[in-house]
Amino acid sequence: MASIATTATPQLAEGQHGMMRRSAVGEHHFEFGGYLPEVELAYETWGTLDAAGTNAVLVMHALTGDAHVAQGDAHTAGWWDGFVGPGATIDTNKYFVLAVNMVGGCNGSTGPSSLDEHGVPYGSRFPFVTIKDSVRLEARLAKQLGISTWHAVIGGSMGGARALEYAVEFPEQVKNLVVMASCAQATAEQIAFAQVQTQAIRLDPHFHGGDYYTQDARPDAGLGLARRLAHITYRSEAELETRFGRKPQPGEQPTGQLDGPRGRYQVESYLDHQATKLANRFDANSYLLLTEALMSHDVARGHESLSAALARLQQVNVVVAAVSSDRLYFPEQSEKLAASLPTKSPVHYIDSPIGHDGFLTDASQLDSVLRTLVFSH
Ligand SMILES: CC(=O)SCCNC(=O)CCNC(=O)[C@H](O)C(C)(C)COP(=O)(O)OP(=O)(O)OC[C@H]1O[C@@H](n2cnc3c(N)ncnc32)[C@H](O)[C@@H]1OP(=O)(O)O
Ligand SMILES: N[C@@H](CCO)C(=O)O
Repeated sequence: MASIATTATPQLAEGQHGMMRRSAVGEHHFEFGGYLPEVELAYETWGTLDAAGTNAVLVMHALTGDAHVAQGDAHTAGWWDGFVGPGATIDTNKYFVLAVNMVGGCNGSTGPSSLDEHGVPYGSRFPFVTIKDSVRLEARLAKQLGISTWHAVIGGSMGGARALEYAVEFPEQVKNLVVMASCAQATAEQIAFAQVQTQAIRLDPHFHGGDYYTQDARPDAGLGLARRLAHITYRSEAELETRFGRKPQPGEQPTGQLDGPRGRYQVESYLDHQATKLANRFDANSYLLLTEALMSHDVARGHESLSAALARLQQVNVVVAAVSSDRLYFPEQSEKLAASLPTKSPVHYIDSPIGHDGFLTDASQLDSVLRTLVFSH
């Protein structure tokens, strides 16, 4: 990871586009209890904030994403390169873009692998995190950076949940909201898929109740199992079938004795690869915390009802988008969200066979819609 500059009062220095910085945003009492005396948020920016502070765009990452949305000066690929950048849909020649690593994460912001004031990793002592905690802390960072109004807040998947929550929590600060491949409240099935993932981590013998940082081994097997299941939900049945079908992994024979080694089908090898890749870049406690944050996602919490919560968006221009083949955040959930909004706008579709991950691979399909409805000036 690139070295990180920490500042108590962030400076928006020129020539640091897409470079990680970190800022202390103060103490935090978490929504469901627990307290941290100091939270630091890692963030990256692109473009220049105009004198009136009216061109700011907040981009929210999904579950295992981070603040590195676009390449910028870091010269390492961003997860929304092509969608965010000079001349792109979110044009960093015109807009000032901010992305923040969510609290509880493992990419620069305070999370369970961070050290407490005694130099000990928080581990199991890290508070339960919610999407509301995420946006309340991010709003503090925005204030430090001198941003009082967002031209747009945008995100997909958990990023969509964060974007929606931000607008419901601070409607007076948000002009345009874009919610992609997401929903207003985690559904029973989303909670169910997530529960299997959290169990896979907790049941790993190397988990040690979350206090594994001083041990020789980490719960990578559990994290990998969690990622395998999650990744299946991120891709469509049709994509897996077309891409892998029943083909064996080259050089392997996917049959054998119950107690003996056997080769793999290609799709198994693919899932193994996704599991190893995630275990190499992500902390199991952060995965657990952020997954449970998403399980708890409910914009109605703290309001009389869902419609009361969404009624707060009366003055916000909301764009809802779905991936046609999404089997985790079904298009019907986006339709339901759009129909529940005060403005009752239509859902815009990313037409992709890939499934949920289409919000990452095919976001540019929303280019003309977003240039017309959100980024027209
Ligand atoms: C916004 C966010 O919050 S998320 C941040 C970015 N997200 C991630 O990084 C999540 C993990 N990655 C992904 O979900 C996906 O890679 C995406 C969505 C980013 C891109 O999807 P795609 O381009 O369709 O790539 P796909 O998921 O199919 O994976 C390709 C990988 O599988 C590997 N692969 C393909 N077939 C096989 C196989 N039979 N055996 C082993 N590995 C295989 C490829 O070699 C490639 O490896 P690499 O990623 O190390 O280069
Ligand atoms: N691939 C994405 C999907 C979750 O929405 C991620 O890992 O964050």
